[in-house]
Amino acid sequence: MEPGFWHSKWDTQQIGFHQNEVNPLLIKYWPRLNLNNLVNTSVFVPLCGKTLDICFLAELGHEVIGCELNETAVEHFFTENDLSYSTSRVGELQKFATEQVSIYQGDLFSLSHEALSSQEHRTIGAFYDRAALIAWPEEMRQDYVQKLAALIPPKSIGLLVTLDYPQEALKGPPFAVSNDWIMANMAEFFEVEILSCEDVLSENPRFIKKEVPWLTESVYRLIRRG
Ligand SMILES: C[S@@+](CC[C@H](N)C(=O)[O-])C[C@H]1O[C@@H](n2cnc3c(N)ncnc32)[C@H](O)[C@@H]1O
Repeated sequence: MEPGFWHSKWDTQQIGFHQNEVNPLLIKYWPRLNLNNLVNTSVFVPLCGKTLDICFLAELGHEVIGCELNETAVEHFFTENDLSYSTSRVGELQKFATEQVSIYQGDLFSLSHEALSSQEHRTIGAFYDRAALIAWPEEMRQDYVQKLAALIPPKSIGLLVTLDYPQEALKGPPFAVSNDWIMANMAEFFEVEILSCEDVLSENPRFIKKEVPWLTESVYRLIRRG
């Protein structure tokens, strides 16, 4: 989506995607990524919003590096979690940082690999995408995948959470992303393994109200090739 779409969602607090608890799929599947050797690396969280999932990852000992377009979202993340932060300019983005969490505020496409690999951060060894891939309409999704792949080092291990449903039944976001789309468009950059695929229609009133006939949520383990 265009930046204006997301800014207006944050301005009017229409943020139905935000969860007031840590995502249960992160709690369940993160330990299954076997990241034991990677606790001292950082985790990249693209399109992070103000998700509490950042806090969960930080509490595991990771440094967490997010990227979020909207300044209010970033400020709210830090103030709502009682974290005092410093700010600095990094190219076209603004960096909000505590010792363990940094969020680059601005357009992901303006974030550079150099910023993420600077000595201010531990090396990125993992990444987490919940409601980021599915936030892009199909015509922008491939660019996002390429940008994500360019930002993280080879061998980084990631958890990806997607939704799939008949796209004609509902206007995104979230957009439907099928297993076929993932295999056709992500396998060039990532080794892809599906960890689960569950029917989640009954938990999503917006989809029921719009009479979407089915809705599945999938979890993938990705490894950046190279
Ligand atoms: C569907 S929300 C998901 C937020 C978060 N991952 C979560 O689980 O709550 C997508 C977020 O991506 C942000 N966003 C959209 N386009 C972006 C871009 N080009 N660069 C960085 N962030 C972007 C939006 O402001 C929004 O907060």
